[in-house]
Amino acid sequence: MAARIIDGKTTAAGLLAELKEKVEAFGKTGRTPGLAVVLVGNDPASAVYVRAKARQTVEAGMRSFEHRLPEDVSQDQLMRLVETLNHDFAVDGILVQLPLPPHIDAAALLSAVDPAKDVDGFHPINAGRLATGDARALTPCTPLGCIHLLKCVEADLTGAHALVIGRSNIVGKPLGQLLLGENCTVTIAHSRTRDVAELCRAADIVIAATGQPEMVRGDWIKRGALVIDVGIHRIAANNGHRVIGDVAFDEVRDRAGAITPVPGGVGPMTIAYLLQNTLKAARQRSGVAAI
Ligand SMILES: Nc1nc(=O)c2c([nH]1)NC[C@@H]1CN(c3ccc(C(=O)N[C@@H](CCC(=O)O)C(=O)O)cc3)C=[N+]21
Ligand SMILES: [Mg+2]
Repeated sequence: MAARIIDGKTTAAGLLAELKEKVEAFGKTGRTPGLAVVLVGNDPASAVYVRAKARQTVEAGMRSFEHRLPEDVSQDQLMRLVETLNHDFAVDGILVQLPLPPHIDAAALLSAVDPAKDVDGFHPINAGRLATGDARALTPCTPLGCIHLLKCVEADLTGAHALVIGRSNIVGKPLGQLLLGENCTVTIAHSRTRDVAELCRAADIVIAATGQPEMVRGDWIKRGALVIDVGIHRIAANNGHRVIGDVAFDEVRDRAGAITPVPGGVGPMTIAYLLQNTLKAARQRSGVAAI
């Protein structure tokens, strides 16, 4: 039996429609949530994501502020921009697009973002709130999207053995926290893990955030397992390019119970949760409870 394909694109569109109504209701407070995106340099992939974010922000009824800076911008200039956005009343969410050029101290910059406006959830305060189960946490968007897609297939993840492959601060670590919150037994594997294939064969849930194209193979997967593919790689293909993930999709779909495609899986969910986090930040800043 071939796996169910989990449709992230349609799920994200549904979330966006719901969000639009919530933003309208929030409008009764006299405010419109605003998201500021800071983009450094001219990486074409980053420009594509930033454009998609800006378009959907406006579609959801929120305000979008874009700040584009040259590749050679200084740390000081970026710190000053973040400080300005921290103090701008109309800005509820601040996203500094990663990766940043090597001369920029990304950790220092992310720590300069007001935690109340940190819609990526990358600030140490938000990482700490997530780790300690504080509901005020602004939580990283890709992990939130992964959990949502898993729960579309299995409403209750209690007791499942989840293997996260990847230990980044952006995906692997926060995902581990969220899975614990769903009562999963969590294993986090990484590039120095001895036998990741063997761990994978024991897992009910596999989330691949390895950065390695098609690393997760069909014979790593327990029959019926849920597989979430966080990777996005552009591979040259006859006269153009093709987008693939961290999972060898055609192999894995023959064994998995359900699998996310790339594109059309986790990517659109990341944007949906970014906008969701922007509304959450706006509500918290205004002292308005969820409506
Ligand atoms: N501070 C920060 N926060 C981020 O959340 C962040 C970031 N920096 N830097 C770059 C990555 C990447 N990212 C994506 C978002 C949406 C899609 C997306 O919607 N992808 C579509 C299209 C894929 C394609 O064709 O490229 C899909 O998967 O179907 C992809 C990637 C957010 N990121
Ligand atoms: Mg995707």
